[in-house]
Amino acid sequence: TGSSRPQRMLKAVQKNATKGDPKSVISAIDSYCRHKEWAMNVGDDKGLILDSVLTEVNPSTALELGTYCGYSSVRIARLLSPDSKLITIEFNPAFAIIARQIIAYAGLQDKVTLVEGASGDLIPKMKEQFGIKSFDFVFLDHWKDRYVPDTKLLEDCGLLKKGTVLLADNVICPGAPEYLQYVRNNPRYESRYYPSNLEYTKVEDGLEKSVFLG
Ligand SMILES: O=C(NCc1cccc(CNc2ccc3[nH]ncc3c2)c1)c1cc(-c2ccc(F)cc2)cc(O)c1O
Ligand SMILES: [Mg+2]
Repeated sequence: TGSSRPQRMLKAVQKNATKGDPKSVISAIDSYCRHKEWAMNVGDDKGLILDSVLTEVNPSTALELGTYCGYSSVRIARLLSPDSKLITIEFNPAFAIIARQIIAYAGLQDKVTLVEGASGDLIPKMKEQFGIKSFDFVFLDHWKDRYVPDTKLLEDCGLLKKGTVLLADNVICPGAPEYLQYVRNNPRYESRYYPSNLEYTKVEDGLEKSVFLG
């Protein structure tokens, strides 16, 4: 059988990026996905917003829901301070296997812990298994109908603290209407919408940033 889209993305990284250079890995993926084959990475336009929010938060402990091929894991990890960590959760083993290789190619394997499984199962285990007190930053980019239940789960597990920043991808396309409703009408969150476009297209999309108020 032929290769998969994630496998072709990894090949493009190995061919066009420099080992240990996160910036070149990001560019190689963006170029491949813009000119050769679309893929559901957060992309370069929304990626700039992700970068700016990350730089502002400067998290010690970050969580990503939905690794896919590791593009946003690389974007996030490259901006973390020396002793800071990213935990990224991926449900699909075929995606995880590629993501591990792309994260390693960028030289960021020591900052990123990729955990395979479903967010709903793994979030309750974060404290005991990874010694996490709370997260400073959460990037939501997995199944859009899981954004609300997982946000509630993070609250219930005491994994959010006053000032934790949640950043959600795709709130317009494919859309996460229940999530927008939840964070925008909840007194425990201060939310702001960052308009942008769906990765590698002219279609409208954007990121919702929500600060947990405790
Ligand atoms: O749907 C999306 N992404 C999520 C997703 C999708 C598939 C598989 C997985 C499997 N990974 C997974 C699942 C459950 C999980 N629980 N915990 C971790 C975890 C991990 C995740 C998405 C779609 C589009 C899009 C598509 C088509 C189109 F026309 C426009 C836009 C654009 C995006 O930027 C997107 O992010
Ligand atoms: Mg996305």
